[in-house]
Amino acid sequence: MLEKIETGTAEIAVIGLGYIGLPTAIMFANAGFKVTGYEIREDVVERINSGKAHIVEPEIDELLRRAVESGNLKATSNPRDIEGKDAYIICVQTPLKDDKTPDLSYLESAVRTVAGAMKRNSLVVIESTVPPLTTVKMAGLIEELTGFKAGEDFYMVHAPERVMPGRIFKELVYNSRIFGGITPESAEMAEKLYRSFVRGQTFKTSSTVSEVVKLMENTFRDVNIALANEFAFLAHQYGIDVFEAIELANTHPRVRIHSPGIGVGGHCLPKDPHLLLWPAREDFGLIRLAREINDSMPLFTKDLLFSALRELNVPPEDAVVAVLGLAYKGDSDDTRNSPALAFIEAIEGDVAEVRTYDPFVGGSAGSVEDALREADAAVIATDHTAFKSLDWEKLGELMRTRILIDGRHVVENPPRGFLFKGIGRGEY
Ligand SMILES: NC(=O)c1ccc[n+]([C@@H]2O[C@H](COP(=O)([O-])OP(=O)(O)OC[C@H]3O[C@@H](n4cnc5c(N)ncnc54)[C@H](O)[C@@H]3O)[C@@H](O)[C@H]2O)c1
Ligand SMILES: CC(=O)N[C@@H]1[C@@H](OP(=O)(O)OP(=O)(O)OC[C@H]2O[C@@H](n3ccc(=O)[nH]c3=O)[C@H](O)[C@@H]2O)O[C@H](CO)[C@@H](O)[C@@H]1O
Repeated sequence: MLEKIETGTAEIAVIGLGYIGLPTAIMFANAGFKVTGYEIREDVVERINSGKAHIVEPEIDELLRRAVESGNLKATSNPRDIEGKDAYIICVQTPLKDDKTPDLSYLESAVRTVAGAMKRNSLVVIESTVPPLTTVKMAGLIEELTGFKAGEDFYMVHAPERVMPGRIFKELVYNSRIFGGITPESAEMAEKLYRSFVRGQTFKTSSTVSEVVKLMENTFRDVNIALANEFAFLAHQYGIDVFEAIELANTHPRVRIHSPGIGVGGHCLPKDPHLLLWPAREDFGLIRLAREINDSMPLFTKDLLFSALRELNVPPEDAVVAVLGLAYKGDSDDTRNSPALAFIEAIEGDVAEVRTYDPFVGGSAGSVEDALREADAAVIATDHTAFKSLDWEKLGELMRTRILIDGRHVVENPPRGFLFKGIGRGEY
């Protein structure tokens, strides 16, 4: 196996070709390995085999084309095509159920597929973010299904993915990486394989430490954003601009306050704190409170909008509201857990009409202008780069009432002629 990795002849199967799996498959393919991408969505398989990506990410089209044209990357929905591979890399989604407990059904089903295809001495890597102790449990499931012994007959590793959408192809190369093996040999094997394209530092540990590290990273960010949101809430009561205060506080050498906003979305931050807590018997409550604060921000944005409508005597039930941005963050097409959607859900029954526009996702309007025509309020819900250069004084001419609510600190200076309110931007 080691020799196959070192000579680039190891055959790799990547399970799940989404935001993480597809870029990972591309990296291995362009590093010279034969990669088979196994994906249950046939439309995705077809697109990838024709050299076209189904997700938005800088550089992906060119890098995917190279991987497919070289013959190194093939996608399939047929589990027989991944039989007998040397390494299996599982990148399926690990969302929450409605009751906020982890839905590990995609992972389990992927592990079952791998167990049905692998051979003795295969390396199985879980890249998906999982609750603590999951990798050990999945190794047990593979043992049950194959009769192989984990650590002796196959290698098993948790190798969390830490890339930031929008910078995936740079971070895949330069981020440091953690390989949590159920045995030291497992971690070593995965490290060798990933060294084919990783230039960052690499660390080896146990699978449970690695699972916790990944979850701590995103929980740290979520809790810090909640703190920033709490500061924004206070700033409204003191009538100051929280962004000015944060900028000044961040000149302290040991302070780095995050940015408040309409909420925390995406596939990761809203669920990873729950994954971290799930197997624990008890916790102090800080992490849960942070989640509640961040989840309440779309409602806080609704309060800002409704107080503005009241100020200008527009009855909410007559109001036409244009929401700019549906994606969970700037320049992304991903709407998973997007606070923009939570905001829309919160206002929908209370206003006359909600129009939406997003340059990456689409929406009910085809342009910013179409969304704003005869509208009473514009609400910026996503920090897309294109929204930063909008000429509000000109756009205001299209609107029936000029209310602008900035949920993402996109507008630096309140435009003239508007009633402007932003999260953390003074009184409301
Ligand atoms: N998106 C991110 O920014 C990011 C960053 C770091 C880590 N992660 C973690 O990586 C994992 C994957 O996230 P993602 O955003 O790529 O998800 P995704 O939904 O974009 O991709 C998962 C893909 O797996 C496919 N799939 C599901 N079950 C399958 C099965 N049994 N067999 C084959 N294919 C299957 C789905 O159809 C989908 O295309 C998650 O655990 C996530 O927490 C995500
Ligand atoms: C620890 C860390 O860095 N993890 C990253 C994170 O990446 P992400 O794509 O989820 O992006 P974020 O930037 O974290 O944004 C999430 C949401 O929070 C809002 N936000 C953000 C900053 C802020 O100060 N105030 C905010 O309100 C933002 O608008 C958006 O809705 O998880 C990935 C998956 O595990 C990781 O791989 C990746 O490293």
